[in-house]
Amino acid sequence: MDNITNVTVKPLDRGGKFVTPIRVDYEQDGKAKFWEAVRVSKSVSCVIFNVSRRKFVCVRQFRPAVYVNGADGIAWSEPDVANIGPEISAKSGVTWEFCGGICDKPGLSLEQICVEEVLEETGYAVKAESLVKIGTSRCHVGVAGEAQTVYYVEVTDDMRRGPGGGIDEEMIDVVELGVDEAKSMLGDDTVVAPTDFFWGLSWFFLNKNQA
Ligand SMILES: O=c1ccn([C@@H]2O[C@H](COP(=O)(O)OP(=O)(O)O[C@H]3O[C@H](CO)[C@@H](O)[C@H](O)[C@H]3O)[C@@H](O)[C@H]2O)c(=O)[nH]1
Repeated sequence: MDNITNVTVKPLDRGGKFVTPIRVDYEQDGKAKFWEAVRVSKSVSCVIFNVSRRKFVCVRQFRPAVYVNGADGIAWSEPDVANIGPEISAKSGVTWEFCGGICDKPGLSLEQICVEEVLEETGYAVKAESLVKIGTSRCHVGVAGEAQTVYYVEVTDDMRRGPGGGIDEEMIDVVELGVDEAKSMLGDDTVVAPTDFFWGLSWFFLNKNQA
């Protein structure tokens, strides 16, 4: 999963398949301003807790954006040209996440999309009715501001239909995480994870497991 080679970065002048760079011009109190942003799809994610073994079901994957934006030691010779050598370990771009995905399937509810993502990425068959909504937050508010709705679901071993791992060319590792280990990850800034991962864990410890 982390065998990454020949990395180059170049500016994306026009909209791509997944993000569209935009410039917003507006007036605030009559003063002309602008904001550079990207237009992206909203998304869902799902905290999965296996009650058979009291483990969270997490996913780990290489995230190119995390890699190029977050790794120490990358030399940016221009704002948009990165010189990334083999000394920058691909592991620095491998995240801890709860499974989820972008809402790019017309006609499906957020809950239906979540059910599909859980099956594709982790192999667990869950029902939309068993999803508990934790809430909706806005992501990357200085750059995108898209909505992400986060759910919680409990599963048992016998609900597993396959290994998961994603579809098409996705390379996703399914990893179980113990409750104590998860708790120790809160506030640990060596853990590379998105906001909904920490939010989901915090919600769990506040609402499901206060020990
Ligand atoms: O530039 C891109 C973007 C996406 N993909 C592919 O499209 C898939 C999209 O997968 P999906 O599972 O729908 O979304 P995620 O990559 O998991 O990420 C979305 O869902 C997450 C919730 O789990 C949010 O945190 C992210 O912001 C949001 O982009 C990826 O895995 C890739 O296979 C690309 O190849 N290139």
